[in-house]
Amino acid sequence: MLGSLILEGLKFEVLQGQLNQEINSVTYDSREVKNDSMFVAITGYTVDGHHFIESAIDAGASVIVCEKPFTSDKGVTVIKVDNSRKALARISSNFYGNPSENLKLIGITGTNGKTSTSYFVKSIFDQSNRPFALIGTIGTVINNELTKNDNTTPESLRLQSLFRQMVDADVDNCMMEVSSHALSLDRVSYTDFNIGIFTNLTPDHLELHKNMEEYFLAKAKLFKMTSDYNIINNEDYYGKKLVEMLEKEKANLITYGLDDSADIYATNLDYNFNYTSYTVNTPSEKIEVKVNFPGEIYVLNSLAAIACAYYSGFDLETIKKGIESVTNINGRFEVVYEEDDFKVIVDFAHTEDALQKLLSTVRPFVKGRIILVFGVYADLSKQGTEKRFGMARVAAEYADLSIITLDNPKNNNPETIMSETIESMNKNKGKYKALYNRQEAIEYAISESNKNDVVIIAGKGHERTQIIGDREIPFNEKEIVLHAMEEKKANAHSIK
Ligand SMILES: CC(=O)N[C@H]1[C@@H](OP(=O)(O)OP(=O)(O)OC[C@H]2O[C@@H](n3ccc(=O)[nH]c3=O)[C@H](O)[C@@H]2O)O[C@H](CO)[C@@H](O)[C@@H]1O[C@H](C)C(=O)N[C@@H](C)C(=O)N[C@H](CCC(=O)O)C(=O)O
Ligand SMILES: Nc1ncnc2c1ncn2[C@@H]1O[C@H](COP(=O)(O)OP(=O)(O)OP(=O)(O)O)[C@@H](O)[C@H]1O
Repeated sequence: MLGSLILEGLKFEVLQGQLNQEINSVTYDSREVKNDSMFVAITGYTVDGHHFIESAIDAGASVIVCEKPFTSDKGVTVIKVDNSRKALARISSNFYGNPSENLKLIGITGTNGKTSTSYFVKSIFDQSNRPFALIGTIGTVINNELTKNDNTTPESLRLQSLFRQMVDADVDNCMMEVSSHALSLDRVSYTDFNIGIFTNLTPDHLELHKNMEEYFLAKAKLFKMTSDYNIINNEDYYGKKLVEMLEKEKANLITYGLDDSADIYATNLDYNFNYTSYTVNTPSEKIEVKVNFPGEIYVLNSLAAIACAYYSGFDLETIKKGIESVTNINGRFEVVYEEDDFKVIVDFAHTEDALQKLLSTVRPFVKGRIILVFGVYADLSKQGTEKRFGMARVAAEYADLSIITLDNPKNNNPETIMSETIESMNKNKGKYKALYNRQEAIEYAISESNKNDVVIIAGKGHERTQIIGDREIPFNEKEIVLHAMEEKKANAHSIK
C-alpha cells in the first residue's frame, strides 16, 4: 500500500523524504521490522520506542513515524505526529482497509462482567447460526477457533488485523471487550462501534487512572464512539452517571436493571446455588429465563446480553435459548469438582467487588464452611495496598478459612504482597493460613476441606500460567484440584 494512503486522515508533518513508496508492513516493534516496513515509534511505559529507530532502519524500515524530532542520512522518510499511539490506530485502520466499517461491532466495558456477558451474546447469535466473533480476556474467537491475545483489548495494529480477518471470513458480527487501558491508550481509536455496553465500575487499574473519576472518564469514551445503542447498567452508581452524561449522544440510550425504571428488567427472581431463573421484561413482551450461574451478577450480565440481542433484532425465544445454552464459561464460577454438597469452584474474581459478590452469592447455599484460596494481583503502589486491604477484608468477612497466597506477583515483591494481605486479615479478625506457593495453597485447602464445605479458588479463572518475576510458569488450577482430590481420596477413601 502507498505510504500516502496509509497516512490518510492523519495530521502529520513530513520531516524528510516522500510518501509515494510501497509499504509492505506496519509495526511498532523494531524487532518485527522487515524490508519496506513503516515503523511507528511509541513512547512506552517501560522503554522509549524512539531509541529503536536506528535498528528499525537497519532492519529495512523505509518510513518512520515518530512523535519526537528525528533525522537520518539513510534515505528514509520521517513523519512527525502529535501522538504515536493514536497515529498507529489511524494507520492500522487504513492499512487493513478500515474493516470495522464493515462489521456490526459491539464494545463492552466495565470493571467486571465483560467476558461473561460476551459469552451470553455469542450464544444467542449461535442459536440462529449468525457468524459471531469475540475479542477479550480469554482470547479471540473467529469461526469458533480460539487464539490467545496479549491483552484483553489488543493494540490497534493487531485489532485492525483481526477485524480484517473477520471481514474476509464473512464473520460480520463481533463483540469485543474494551478495557480502560485500551480507551486511554488509543487502541480502539478510529474504530466504528454500533453498540456499547457498560457493566459496572468499581476500583481497579487505579495504578493507571489514579482515581475513580479518571477511570470513569476513560470508560465513558466508548459511548461517544457508538452509532446505534448505548446499553447501560441501571443498578450501578457509575452507570447512572453515564446515563446522565450520554443523554445527548446520537446512539439510543437503553438501560437494564432490576426494576421497571430500566428498559429491560428482571422480575420474579429465584436464586439457587447453580442457577437463577427470572422473568425478563422488554418494551414488547416478557419471557422466563434460566441462567446457569448463581447470583445477581449473572442476572445483570445476562440482562445486558438480552438487551443487546433484543435491540439487534432477535426474538425472545431465541434469546432465551441462547442464555440457557451457556452452561460453562472458562474460569467463571466453574465447578471443577463436585460431590453432593461439597464443591470446588474456580473463579476469576480478582477485585474487591467481584470477591465480595462471589462470596456473598455463595454464602447462603453453603452447609459447611467456605474455604477461600486467594492472592492479590496489584503492584506496590498505594492503590495496590488498598486493593490488598480491601480483598482481605472481604475474605475475612465471608470466608471461614482463607488460604492467602500469590496471584501473579510479576516483579512486585511477594513479601510485601503477602504481609499487607496478612495485616488486613489480622485487623479484620479473619482465620487464615499463608502459603506463598499457590499450588500448595490449593492442596492445603483441599486437604482441610470436609463433606459440606465449598472451596473457592479465586483470582486466576481461565489463566493457565502464573507469572512470578519474568517467568511464566504453567499453572492449571483444575488439574491441581483434581490431583489433590485423588490424593485425598486415596488417603481417606472418601471425604470425611
Ligand atoms: C501498561 C500498558 O498497557 N502497557 C502496554 C504498552 O506497553 P509499554 O508502553 O510498556 O511498551 P514498552 O515496552 O515501553 O515499549 C514501547 C515501545 O517500544 C517498542 N520496542 C521495545 C523494545 C524493542 O526492542 N523495540 C521496540 O520497538 C515496543 O514495541 C513499544 O512499541 O504498550 C504495549 C504495546 O501495545 C502493550 O503490550 C502493553 O501492555 C502490557 C503488556 C500490559 O500488561 N498491559 C495491561 C496493563 C493492559 O493493557 N491491561 C488491559 C486491561 C485488562 C483488564 O481489564 O483486566 C488490557 O486490555 O489487557
Ligand atoms: N456484573 C458483575 N459484577 C461484579 N462482579 C462480576 C460481575 N460479573 C462477573 N463478576 C466477577 O468478576 C469475575 C470476572 O468476570 P468477567 O471475566 O466476566 O469480567 P471481565 O470484565 O471480563 O474481567 P477482566 O476485565 O478482568 O477480564 C468473575 O469471575 C466474577 O467473579
